[in-house]
Amino acid sequence: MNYYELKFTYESPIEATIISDVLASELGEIGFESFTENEDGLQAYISDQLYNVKKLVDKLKEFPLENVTIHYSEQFIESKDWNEEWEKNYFKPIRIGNECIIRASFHEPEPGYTYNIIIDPKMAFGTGNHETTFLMISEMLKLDLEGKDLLDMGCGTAVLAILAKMKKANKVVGIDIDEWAYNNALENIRLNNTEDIQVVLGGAEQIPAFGQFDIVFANINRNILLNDIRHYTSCMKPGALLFMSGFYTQDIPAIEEECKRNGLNFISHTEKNNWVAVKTQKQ
Ligand SMILES: C[S@@+](CC[C@H](N)C(=O)[O-])C[C@H]1O[C@@H](n2cnc3c(N)ncnc32)[C@H](O)[C@@H]1O
Repeated sequence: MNYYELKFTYESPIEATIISDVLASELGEIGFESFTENEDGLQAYISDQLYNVKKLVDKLKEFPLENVTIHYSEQFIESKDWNEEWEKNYFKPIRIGNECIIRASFHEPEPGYTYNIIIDPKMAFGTGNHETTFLMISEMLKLDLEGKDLLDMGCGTAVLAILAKMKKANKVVGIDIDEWAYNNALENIRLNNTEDIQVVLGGAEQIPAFGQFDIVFANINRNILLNDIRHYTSCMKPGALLFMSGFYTQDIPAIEEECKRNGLNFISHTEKNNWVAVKTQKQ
């Protein structure tokens, strides 16, 4: 998949980090899926298929904070360039406590971790560099997955599915709508010798083919989650857990309301840099 990288800068008396948080949330609603904050503003990425200049201009016109002028520039990034850029500049080994390390095959092995995950970083998400992946991995590390059936929606690199298999989960299914992610998931599953993970290209319509699950992880974004929570709950056994991430603290009320509508109890949430992971349970 090709991407557009948009660089946003601001003229405003308000702190740039505050504007960036609000802007990222607004951009998430029109399909932007990954964000990097810096001192001057925000870099945001969107697939070329979803990029719509009119929607962007409308969003900026309706920006909810006053006294903010937003400037932006855009750059088209082909998948291949994006990957090389990512490999060279961004992907450093990620350590989650003393238990789990995520590294690329080009990093030196580091002994002493219970879970040693190798990811070939062909895409922005799922290396553990992003707060939401970090939060979801941290949640998964707390669970006893032995013999459990687990669904990883929006599996990306399949990092969560791979960790689930390493933690002795039984049936593990990863689903992703992006062909690039699907192929990368297959590659990473091979690299980690966790071949009995099933990976499927598609969205929530694919879920019913795989029966019922004890645990669902979905790290996507606010709007897709709001739309698909009902599909996730339909494949969950009574008492099953649903972990979701890919949204901000200010989105929690909307997510919680949709959970309630679908018979899910909110158990807890964790936060990192205003990103959130929530833990819910089917009644
Ligand atoms: C934030 S990444 C998460 C990747 C990985 N699970 C992680 O935790 O790092 C979100 C992934 O969801 C996928 N995605 C977006 N919309 C989707 C949908 N409707 N159904 C399934 N996957 C979707 C994207 O292609 C992307 O790979």
